[in-house]
Amino acid sequence: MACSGLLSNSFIANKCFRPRRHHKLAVPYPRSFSSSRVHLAQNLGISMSMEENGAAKQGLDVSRKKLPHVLTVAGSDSGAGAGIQADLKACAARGVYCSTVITAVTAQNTVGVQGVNIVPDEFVAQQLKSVLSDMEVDVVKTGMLPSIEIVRVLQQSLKEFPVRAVVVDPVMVSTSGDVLADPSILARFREELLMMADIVTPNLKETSTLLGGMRLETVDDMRRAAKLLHSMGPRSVLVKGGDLPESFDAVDVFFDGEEYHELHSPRVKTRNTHGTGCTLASCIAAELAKGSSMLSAVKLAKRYVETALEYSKDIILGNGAQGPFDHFLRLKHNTSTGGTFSGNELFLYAVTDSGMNEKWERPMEVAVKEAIEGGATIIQLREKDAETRKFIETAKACLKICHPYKVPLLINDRIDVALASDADGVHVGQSDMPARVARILLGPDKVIGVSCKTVEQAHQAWLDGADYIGCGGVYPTSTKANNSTVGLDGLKTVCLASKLPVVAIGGINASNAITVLGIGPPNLKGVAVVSTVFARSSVVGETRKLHSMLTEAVLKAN
Ligand SMILES: Cc1ncc(COP(=O)(O)OP(=O)(O)O)c(N)n1
Ligand SMILES: Cc1ncsc1CCOP(=O)(O)O
Ligand SMILES: [Mg+2]
Repeated sequence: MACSGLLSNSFIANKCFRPRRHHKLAVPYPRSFSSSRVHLAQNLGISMSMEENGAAKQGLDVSRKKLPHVLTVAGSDSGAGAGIQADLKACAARGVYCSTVITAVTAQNTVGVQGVNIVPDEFVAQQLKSVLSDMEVDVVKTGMLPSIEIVRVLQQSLKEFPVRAVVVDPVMVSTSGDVLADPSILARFREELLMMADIVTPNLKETSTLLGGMRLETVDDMRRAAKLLHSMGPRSVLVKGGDLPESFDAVDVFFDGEEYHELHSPRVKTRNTHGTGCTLASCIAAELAKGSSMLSAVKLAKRYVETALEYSKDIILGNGAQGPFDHFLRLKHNTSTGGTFSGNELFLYAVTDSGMNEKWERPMEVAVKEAIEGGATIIQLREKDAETRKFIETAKACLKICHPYKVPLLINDRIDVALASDADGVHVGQSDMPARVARILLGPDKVIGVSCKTVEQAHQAWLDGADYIGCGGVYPTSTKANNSTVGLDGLKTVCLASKLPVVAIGGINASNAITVLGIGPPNLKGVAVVSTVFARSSVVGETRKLHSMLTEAVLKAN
């Protein structure tokens, strides 16, 4: 038998802001230029300069899209877990433009702060002017302000170039315990910076320092502290209670001068908390820049930080006590393909069927494990009648089985289940979620397979960003009702026209699998089977039989 193409491949593998009390009200657009077009533009998040507003009055189409914009005034962290670097990542993750004014350069890592080099205040002023005079900043977020002169320079700049809101993260003590701001700044913080803050976000140590050493041991202490801080000028206060001893969940206290809100979140057990303060404040700034009210911005920011911590809890970076986390929520994703699907994984594709497993009283996890031990190189959970919650649980359990073997696990039809279980990908048919939409929802690293019977469908799958094609039914099958067959010719036609790897499906068993693979096109990478392995008593036995036949044929062909 001529087993060319596939067989020669090496694939065998197992609010709006209220006017500020203490400084000039900054409105985003000059009131005198209001017109219906301007209002429309504002509603659409489109900003117009004064000249453009004038032009808009004359009916000229000169609108520009404006990105929400946060300017961070903070220190650089060479380890990139906190400071300017964390602010940039946080704003990027929240879809907001972030410009930077660097106040100090620190030599820093997961162990601590080894050195601080303060940027001359004239140069901080120059950076501020460069950005604020030109780039339509919505919100300023402050971090490390290491000298009184720099605080003064910032105040001057904000008087000259008012912005919509100021978020003050009073960085005095870094999470590793190193003092980052001179104690003499304290008075200035109290007198000046807090006055112009729309929100100040101190942790317990910073709250205590700002309040002259006040002891903070309970949530009631935090409420009292929030009120005291509020009396110093900021419109809102968020006292962060992450370090509060003996609390099961993390409690932050928000006070806007009228109401208190206790914001609870689960404690994430992780060493990777370096930069959480900077990130939270930047996220609040980002959400304000997008138009959120203060309380919503705080809630959204908290949820984002919790999620990022949860995603990053197992990252190992650096030898110190506190590591950074991944702002883009990616590192948790543990795709067995590592985002590099080659197609060789399709060699022996086992597609589950709950009816068949129930008949043999076989839990899905057992069926999946047996298929892998028999040599299946990829698994698809095809559960047409499963309840959503049960499906997610089963998928998670099966992923735990698949990943040690580096076998990808895909979900049939259900993008929601794939997302909720963090499965390796999905398989969709012509009447399911379009592959293009699945790709947007799942992101670039997940595997997407599409069922195709025609050249046109195969071309569309490629355009839509699919990773492989499932072509069939090759032979008649009772597993899928009303499924027309394409035969070996149809399979070959799709393979030859397709740029994607293909797996054949439909009525494939031990007696015809070699014939199917033998048709030649190099992108025909394997066979997908349901009943051949799952309709029998021994899944491991049937899979092994098929795997050795296919392997033998490949070896013979080479
Ligand atoms: C590998 C593989 N190929 C084709 C299919 C069929 O998908 P679809 O056409 O969406 O039909 P259902 O499986 O959803 O009934 C598949 N599942 N796997
Ligand atoms: C899901 C599917 N898509 C095309 S044919 C088919 C069923 C294949 O099942 P079997 O391997 O038992 O013929
Ligand atoms: Mg389908």
